[in-house]
Amino acid sequence: MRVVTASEMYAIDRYTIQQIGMSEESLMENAGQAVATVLLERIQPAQRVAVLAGTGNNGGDGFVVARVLKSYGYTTDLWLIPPKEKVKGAAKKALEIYENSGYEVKNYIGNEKEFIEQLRHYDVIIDALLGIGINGALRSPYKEIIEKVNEAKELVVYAIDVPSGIPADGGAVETAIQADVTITIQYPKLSAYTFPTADYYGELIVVDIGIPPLSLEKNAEFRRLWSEAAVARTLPVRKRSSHKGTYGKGLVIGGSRNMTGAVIMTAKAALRSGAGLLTMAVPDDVYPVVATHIPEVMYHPCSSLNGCFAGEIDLITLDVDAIAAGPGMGRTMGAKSVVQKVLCQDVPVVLDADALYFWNDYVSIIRERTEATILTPHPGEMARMLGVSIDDVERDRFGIAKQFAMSNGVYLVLKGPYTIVTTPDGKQYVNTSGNPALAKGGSGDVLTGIILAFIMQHDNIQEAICNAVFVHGKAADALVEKEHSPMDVLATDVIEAIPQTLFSLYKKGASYQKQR
Ligand SMILES: NC(=O)C1=CN([C@@H]2O[C@H](COP(=O)(O)OP(=O)(O)OC[C@H]3O[C@@H](n4cnc5c(N)ncnc54)[C@H](OP(=O)(O)O)[C@@H]3O)[C@@H](O)[C@H]2O)[C@@H](O)CC1
Ligand SMILES: Nc1ncnc2c1ncn2[C@@H]1O[C@H](COP(=O)(O)OP(=O)(O)O)[C@@H](O)[C@H]1O
Ligand SMILES: [K+]
Repeated sequence: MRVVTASEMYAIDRYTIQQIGMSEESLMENAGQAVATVLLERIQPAQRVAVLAGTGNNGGDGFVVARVLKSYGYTTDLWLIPPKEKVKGAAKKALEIYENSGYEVKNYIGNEKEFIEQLRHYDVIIDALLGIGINGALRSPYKEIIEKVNEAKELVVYAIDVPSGIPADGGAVETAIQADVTITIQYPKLSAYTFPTADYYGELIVVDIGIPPLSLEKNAEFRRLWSEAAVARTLPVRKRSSHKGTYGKGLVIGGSRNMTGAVIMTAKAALRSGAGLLTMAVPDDVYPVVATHIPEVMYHPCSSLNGCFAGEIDLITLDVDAIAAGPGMGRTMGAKSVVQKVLCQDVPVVLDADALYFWNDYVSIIRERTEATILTPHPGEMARMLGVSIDDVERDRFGIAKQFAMSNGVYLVLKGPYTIVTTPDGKQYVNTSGNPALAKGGSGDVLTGIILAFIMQHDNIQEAICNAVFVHGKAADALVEKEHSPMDVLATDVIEAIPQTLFSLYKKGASYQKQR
C-alpha cells in the first residue's frame, strides 16, 4: 500500500482524468460507492445517519454516499453546509443526481438551530465536510460544526478521506473531526502516519476507486507501508547446509560504567534474531559485569578511561561482517574515536544512540563509505543532528528523513510510532507495527540488535531493516495482546517476545517460501 501527499493525490486525479480518460464524475461516483459499501456493512438499518457535506469534492463524495444510503432505506439526512450555489463541478453534478433521485437536502444556513437540535437525535455522522483541499485555519461555520460533532461523544463518526480540519500532509491541528473510522480514498495520506494528525483518524480503512496504478507511478514518490505480508514474504529461509558463519559474525560496541544494560539488550536481541556469531566490544572496566549476562557471545574488552571507551579498538583482528555501535557507550572523546574507526571498516554499520552524538564529525567519512551505513535516531536525536527542533522534525518526518538519507547516502530509521525507513536513493517505508509499550528506555537498544542480526542474514539491506523494525514492533504488540498492559512491558520482555513473533511470521511466510 502506497502513501501519498495531497499534491500527489491531486496530480494522480488529474492524470487519471486528463491522460487516462476517466471522468471526474465517475471517480466521485466510484469514491462514494466504495465508501458507502463500507458503511452499509457497519451501520445498522435502525441507526439515524447525518451526512455533513462541504463545498468541495469531499462534499461531493458525501452526496453520493447519502444517495446510496437512502436508496438502501437508511434514515439519512443530508446537511449541506455552504449555500447551494457554491457547489461546483463534479460535486454539483452529484448533488443534482441526489436531488433528481427525489431526495431532500437540508440547508445548514438559516437552519443552524435545527441542526444543533437534530444532532442529539443522530447515531452516525458521515463527515464529508473537508478533504485534502483544506487551506489554512478552519473558517466558520466549519469550526463550530466540528466542535459540536466532537462534543457529542455518543455519535459514531465516519470521516470520508481525511478527518475534516486536519492538514492532509500532517502538521499542527487546532480543530478537526475526531473520527471513529476514516475511510480514505484510494491511498492513505501522510497525515495518517504523523502526529498529532494520526490521532484524529480512528480506524483507517482504504477503499479502491479504480485509479489505475500507472497514474500513481507517474505522479507520486515511492513511499509505502511495510506490512506483515511484506515481512512474511521476505524473511530469509535457513538452508539445511548452513552453519553459524552463514549468518554473519556481528560485533556490538557499547556500554560504559553508567550504562551496562543497553549493550547487553542489543546483543541478546541480535542473538534472538538469528545472528550466527556475536562479539561484544565493551570498555574493560565494565567487561566483568557484562560478561556474566550472556553465555552465547564472545568478548572484546577495550581499554577504558573513567569507565568509558578510551578510544582504542582492534577491528582488524576481530574480522566481522557487520557492526552495531552506540548503545550505552557514552558521549566521550574515546567513544567518538571508536565510532570513527568503525566507520572506516568495509562492512555494514549500524549507528544508534550515543554513536550519533558526534554526528558532524562523522559526516564526511560516512559519505565516502561504500558499505551500508544505517542510522537509527529517535526524533530528539534527529533534531539534534540537524540543528532543528523536535517539532520541526515531527512536522515533516517524511520530508526531513528523505532529504537526510539522500544527502548523506545512508539508510535512515527515523523512529517513533510509524517508524520511517528511508533508503539512500530516497525510497520510504512506513512501519505498521508497534504500540506505546515501546515508549520505555531500552526499546531502541533492542531494535539495534535486531537490525544487526537481520542485515547479516539478508542480501537486501532495505528488506532486512524494514523487517527488523516490523518484528520489533510486532513483538511489543504480541505482549500487549496477552498478559501485558502497555505500561508494564520492559525492553527485555520485547527480546523474549521475538521468538513467538518470528515463529508466527515464519508460519505465515511458509506459503511464500515454498513458491520461491
Ligand atoms: N477527482 C477528484 O479530485 C476526486 C476527489 N475526491 C474527493 O475530493 C476531496 C478533495 O476535494 P477538493 O479539492 O474539492 O477539496 P475539499 O477538501 O473538498 O475542500 C475544498 C473546499 O473547502 C473549503 N475550505 C478550504 N479550506 C478551508 C478552511 N480552512 N476552512 C473552511 N473551508 C475551507 C473551500 O471552500 P470555499 O472557501 O471556497 O468555500 C474549498 O473549496 C478529496 O479529499 C476526496 O474526498 C474523490 O471524490 C475522488 C475524486
Ligand atoms: N508510542 C510508540 N508506538 C510505537 N513505537 C514506539 C512508541 N514509542 C517508542 N516506540 C519505539 O520504541 C523505540 C524507542 O527507541 P529509543 O527512543 O531509541 O529508545 P532507547 O534509547 O530508550 O532505547 C523505537 O523503535 C520507537 O519506534
Ligand atoms: K472529511
